[in-house]
Amino acid sequence: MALMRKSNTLCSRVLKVLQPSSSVMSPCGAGAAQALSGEQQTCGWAPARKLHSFKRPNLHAIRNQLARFEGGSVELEMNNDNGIAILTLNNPRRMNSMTGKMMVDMADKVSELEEWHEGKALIMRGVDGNLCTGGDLTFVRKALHYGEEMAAYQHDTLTRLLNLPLISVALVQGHTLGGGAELSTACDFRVMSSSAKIGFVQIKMGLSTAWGAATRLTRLLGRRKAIDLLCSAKILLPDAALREGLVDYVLPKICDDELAETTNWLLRNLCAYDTNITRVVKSLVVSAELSMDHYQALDAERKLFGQTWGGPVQRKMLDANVKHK
Ligand SMILES: C[C@@H](C(=O)O)C(=O)SCCNC(=O)CCNC(=O)[C@H](O)C(C)(C)COP(=O)(O)OP(=O)(O)OC[C@H]1O[C@@H](n2cnc3c(N)ncnc32)[C@H](O)[C@@H]1OP(=O)(O)O
Repeated sequence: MALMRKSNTLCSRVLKVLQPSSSVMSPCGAGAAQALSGEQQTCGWAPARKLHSFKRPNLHAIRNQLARFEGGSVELEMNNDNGIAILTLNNPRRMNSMTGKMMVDMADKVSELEEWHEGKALIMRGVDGNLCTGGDLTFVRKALHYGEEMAAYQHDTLTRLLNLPLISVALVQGHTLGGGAELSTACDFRVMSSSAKIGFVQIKMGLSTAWGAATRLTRLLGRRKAIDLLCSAKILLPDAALREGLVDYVLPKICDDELAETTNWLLRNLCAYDTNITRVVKSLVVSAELSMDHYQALDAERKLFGQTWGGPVQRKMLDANVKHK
């Protein structure tokens, strides 16, 4: 019975993706809307059953503190025509390193994306040729007493970002270091400029990962490679990053507009089909990863499949006698 109840909750979360009026899934519904209400959070950054051993962070209070550390911004453009949103880190004088205010901005933009039902994909990038060089060291120096709180806030935002029903891509340009490399792991894919460098340099700064990358990297690459990248602090050039499986596509050396090329890569490879089904499939993968239970994931998969089977898109494709050449 208990298993069935759990499984139903999971399914209903994923099923929400299909309902335009609902907010999209987040591991335990900890959106910024709730954060703003000041409610104590059961947030997305730890499996619910383990939360008992943690003090739940008050994201609303943390938000108010972080907002005081000004500088830079995070901007969002949503294009309903091609279904691709662009999330831009903007602190160019400091290579788009993140201030507290930018963390709050990013949380708000992720909330907007959770309510965007026309979207298929998201590109995260930085202005002026760098993705991000981690925490803004001016902010870091003033917030040395506030590490765990900042981490909780970023964990919530980046988990919500990773679990959006949008296919997400980080455009790794210029210097993508420390927290910048961490941000890139909160996306499904990484596209890298041929002149970029990426490295988890935290250990060199006397830190472990602040923004959740140890967890995400281990899932992405496995234990051995995660330990290697995090403990060596090596900075990878594109060929090595591709070989390690950290990035998925290296942009051509001669490329006038890397954002446009990344958009084309997405449209060509991952966004060619129906928006709603693309969102469902992305959410299924999230539910499979989160559930940790094979049977729950299959249950969710079966229920959602039941909604696409016999639907208008399948019927249209059957009528068109599509051949997959
Ligand atoms: C949160 C935590 C975590 O994830 O756990 C972390 O992120 S730990 C990792 C935190 N990040 C870092 O330690 C990166 C420190 N920065 C660097 O290593 C370097 O700046 C490079 C990123 C390699 C770029 O060197 P390059 O010689 O090309 O340029 P540069 O050093 O003159 O940088 C240009 C301007 O950007 C600023 N700048 C660059 N990264 C910054 C950062 N993270 N915080 C504050 N300012 C930063 C520089 O101080 C400089 O400002 P001025 O022209 O005004 O001097």
